[in-house]
Amino acid sequence: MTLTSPIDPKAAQAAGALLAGPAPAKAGKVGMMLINLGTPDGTDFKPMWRYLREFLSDPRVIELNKAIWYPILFGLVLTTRPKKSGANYARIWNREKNESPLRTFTRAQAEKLTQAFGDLPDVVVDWAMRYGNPSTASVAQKLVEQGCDRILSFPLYPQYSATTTATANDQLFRALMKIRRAPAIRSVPPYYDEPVYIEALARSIERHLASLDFAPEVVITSYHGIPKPYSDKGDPYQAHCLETTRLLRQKLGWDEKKLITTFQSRFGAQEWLQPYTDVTVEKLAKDGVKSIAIVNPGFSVDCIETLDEIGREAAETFHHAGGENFAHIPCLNDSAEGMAVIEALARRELSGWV
Ligand SMILES: C=CC1=C(C)c2cc3[nH]c(cc4nc(cc5[nH]c(cc1n2)c(C)c5CCC(=O)O)C(CCC(=O)O)=C4C)c(C)c3C=C
Ligand SMILES: [Fe+2]
Ligand SMILES: [Fe+2]
Repeated sequence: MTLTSPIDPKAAQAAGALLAGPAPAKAGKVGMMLINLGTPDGTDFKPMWRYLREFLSDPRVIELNKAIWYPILFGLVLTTRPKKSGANYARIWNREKNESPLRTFTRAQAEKLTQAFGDLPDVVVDWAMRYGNPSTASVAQKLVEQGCDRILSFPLYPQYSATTTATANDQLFRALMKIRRAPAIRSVPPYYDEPVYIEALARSIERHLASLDFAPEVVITSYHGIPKPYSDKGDPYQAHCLETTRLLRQKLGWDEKKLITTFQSRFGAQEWLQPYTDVTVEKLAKDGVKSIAIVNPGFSVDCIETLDEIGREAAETFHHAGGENFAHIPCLNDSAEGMAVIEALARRELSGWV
């Protein structure tokens, strides 16, 4: 083994000096961490249980007092939902990679961002999940071990919510509590109104509509919901969603009847943000609308909520109620439009660091 000078940061870091022993003066690299929600490792009961337990015991997600919530969570939700949700995940599972689409697409985004950052050799791009794997803690540790003394966190949510953006950043800071030499942190702000994002959505919608053999009378922007009380207490999520749709409408030159907003993915007995997607889809069909398309601007990548709840369930609801033509417009995923958004925001937030 070659002995190296303790003031040579790269050599010292390679020798493990960053995490244990005398620290180099400067580490020098910047970590760029794409953080998505999370996903189960498999569709069987056990991995589904582990994922749902971690997710639904996050107090940012379920604000109920633990003494009330835990008996319901462990006695009811976790005894039934893993099987039911597992069957839904099985329908959309990426069998080639044996993982969920959310993981496949998030990895693809990170790989494409690495390529796009060819001119920034000191930036290390990686990806992590808030719940499940690769865990935020393991990726933070990996980035620090690679010499990152600064990390840019990129929660992949255009619209801010405490239930998503805030908890992703909480988890990163929680991980840093275990690291002696914690890196400096920046976080990409919500981008619900950024022109680059609105432009990407508009181009993607136009491209997909052009490929259909019908013209939808109504296009629905369907966002994941949150419980209404969270919104009433000040979570700006609903306002962010409505603003995204307003800007999109403006960009596409459509009116308020052609592009509407709904909220999907209700969980539990509370009231959630309205109008509900399933109720709206059924009503449109019953009112005589024959052709619709649904787009999910709040999801950075396709996942169970878009592919199964919209692509399958909403389509079935529409057809059963008398609708004829249904299209689900894919999320931006790792498309050229989607990557343009991620790259532009990341470069802006890295300014001064690279
Ligand atoms: C009270 C429960 C939930 C809140 C609040 C919530 C907010 C929220 N979620 C997303 C994005 C995603 N959610 C996904 C799955 C999912 N969400 C909940 C519950 C709440 N979400 C559950 C229980 C699940 C798991 C699936 C199921 O059992 O129904 C996903 C997809 C993950 C995947 O693996 O594909 C995403 C993405 C947002 C944006 C949001 C609030 C703004
Ligand atoms: Fe969710
Ligand atoms: Fe759902």
